[in-house]
Amino acid sequence: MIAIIGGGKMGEALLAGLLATGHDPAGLLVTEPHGPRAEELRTTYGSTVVPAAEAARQADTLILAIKPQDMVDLLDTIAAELRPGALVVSIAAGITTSLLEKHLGAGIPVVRAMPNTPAVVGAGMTAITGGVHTTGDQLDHAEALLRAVGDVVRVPERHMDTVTALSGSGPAYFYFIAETMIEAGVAMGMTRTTAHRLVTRTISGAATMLDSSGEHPVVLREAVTSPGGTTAAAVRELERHGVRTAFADAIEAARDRSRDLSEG
Ligand SMILES: NC(=O)C1=CN([C@@H]2O[C@H](COP(=O)(O)OP(=O)(O)OC[C@H]3O[C@@H](n4cnc5c(N)ncnc54)[C@H](O)[C@@H]3O)[C@@H](O)[C@H]2O)C=CC1
Ligand SMILES: O=C(O)[C@@H]1CCC=N1
Repeated sequence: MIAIIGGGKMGEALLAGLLATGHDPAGLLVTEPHGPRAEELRTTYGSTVVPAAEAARQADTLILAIKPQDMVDLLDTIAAELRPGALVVSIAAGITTSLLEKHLGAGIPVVRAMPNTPAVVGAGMTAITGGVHTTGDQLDHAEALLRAVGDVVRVPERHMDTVTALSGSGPAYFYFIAETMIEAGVAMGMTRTTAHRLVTRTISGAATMLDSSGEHPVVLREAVTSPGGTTAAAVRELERHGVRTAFADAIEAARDRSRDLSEG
């Protein structure tokens, strides 16, 4: 039995992904305290919604998809209820394996995972790391579950805050760029619909090319940049406004915030 604790955006993405990849709905439980949301999950997926303590009593694998700020209370609620041998997978930003182990009690195997919202469309990128009591088989099991919503890599825990800043928060950076580009097109007189289409397809095309070519982004950018042309003029402005440094600082700020979240 798998229990997803927290049926919000990420919990739903995991639930939908697991169902879409053939998991038996009868083998999935959801905990969601917000009544209307619980009803939505019941109606859409036929989910069985139970309180967290009940989920802990029944599940062999628990996926914790609640906010970091709510995590300690939840861990203290489920600690005494866990089935022997149960694996606890947390996707909460900043929550370390040692914090999970401290509140769950001695010997509990835990996995810290960081997916991202493209999981909603099966194109997620997740990094995972195991705790001190977690076996290779348990890490394999967590990886297999998370593969239901996209790709998975394993990293040492010291990189998890950086992962959170790069791929966890990363989709937001691209939406921010998309929003900015669309507004620029509108400001120059284009319809919002056409600007949206041009920008969306440009970003997905560029991402596909980056992914499939295996080339360094500099090589791909140079291929777009004709001598004395439009792209060179644009890139010069981006550099003049310090966009490179702004991105580096933004990603460091996200990394630092992830570190802070374990401290409450
Ligand atoms: N949104 C994102 O891009 C990503 C979020 N995460 C992490 O995933 C976790 C969930 O994030 P979202 O799904 O975006 O949040 P969300 O706010 O959409 O979902 C959280 C859900 O948990 C429920 N909840 C609150 N307290 C609970 C409790 N005690 N037991 C069970 N459920 C409870 C809420 O009612 C809500 O439906 C967070 O820890 C976040 O750091 C990880 C990767 C990406
Ligand atoms: O913003 C956040 O805290 C979460 C974690 C990664 C993406 N969203």
